[in-house]
Amino acid sequence: AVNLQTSVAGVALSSYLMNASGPKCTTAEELNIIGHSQAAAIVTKSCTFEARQGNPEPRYRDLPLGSIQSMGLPNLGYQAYLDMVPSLKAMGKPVVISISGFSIAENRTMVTAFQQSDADLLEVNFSCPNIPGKPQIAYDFEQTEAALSQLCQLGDKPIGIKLAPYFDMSHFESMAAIIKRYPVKFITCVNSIGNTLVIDPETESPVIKPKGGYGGLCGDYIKPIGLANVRAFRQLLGDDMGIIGVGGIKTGSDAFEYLLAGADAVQIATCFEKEGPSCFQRIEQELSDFMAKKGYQQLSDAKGKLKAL
Ligand SMILES: O=C1NC(=O)NC(C(=O)O)N1
Repeated sequence: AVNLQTSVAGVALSSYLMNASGPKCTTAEELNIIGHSQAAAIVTKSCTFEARQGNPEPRYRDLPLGSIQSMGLPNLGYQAYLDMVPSLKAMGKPVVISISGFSIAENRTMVTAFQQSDADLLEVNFSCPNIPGKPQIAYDFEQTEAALSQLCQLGDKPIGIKLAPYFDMSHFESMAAIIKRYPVKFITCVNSIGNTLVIDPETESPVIKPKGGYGGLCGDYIKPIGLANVRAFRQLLGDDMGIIGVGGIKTGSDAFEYLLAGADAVQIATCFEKEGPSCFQRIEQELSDFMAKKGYQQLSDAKGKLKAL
């Protein structure tokens, strides 16, 4: 079999796949299921300073090729996840805490708290598109810079940022230049494509309620965007930056495409939401078979090796 072991920001992972912050990772029960699955790490739902109910329903809709959702960061509040860390760690795999404060001060408080916990990686979410009135930090370069200047030196646990998808080469370059100025140890590309609109022509209305129907687009639709973002940031940030790919992975060959683009590891969201925890073992097996057929023995044989046409 192919060796799928990898690491992100110096944290060893038994395999290339983990869950993405978002679906089915809010409660202790859900995180327990992930901990006992084949997923290589446990990634928590982005936590906020206070517990949140999230946006009004309907706020999630399955689509033929993915989903649209505007959950609005429903979560138990950061303290609940801080309290959970020991029991999550007891399941024997790295714990990745996703943090989504509504201000630099909130992020600073939460990052500081988790720096003193037994968590392994801190993934600061700069890209939730679903909080009414809150623009995505990742699309505001000055805000991103201000946040990184406050959040990267609060302890020795690796800090990473969850980025929105970018669609312009100049934005890749601007973000890479900012990231290089701070000790960001990994980036996770990409969050959903924000503020998309799915209309039901029968009801003549949007399919989700929050923000007049505007929500994050997920799944197959966004794989080409996730691949482009992973590839661009790998080329701009070099081999030492941890890069986690996410967006539309549901088969071993999807995961392999992210490897070619340069991902050190990948996260699964929509496929996990639809299929459940068996997806991790299935996709891992498919990736191993796919790579073995090509004669590869380990991830580094193909990582970042997308060929020019
Ligand atoms: O960062 C997020 N991205 C999304 O697409 N949705 C969730 C959410 O709305 O909670 N958060």
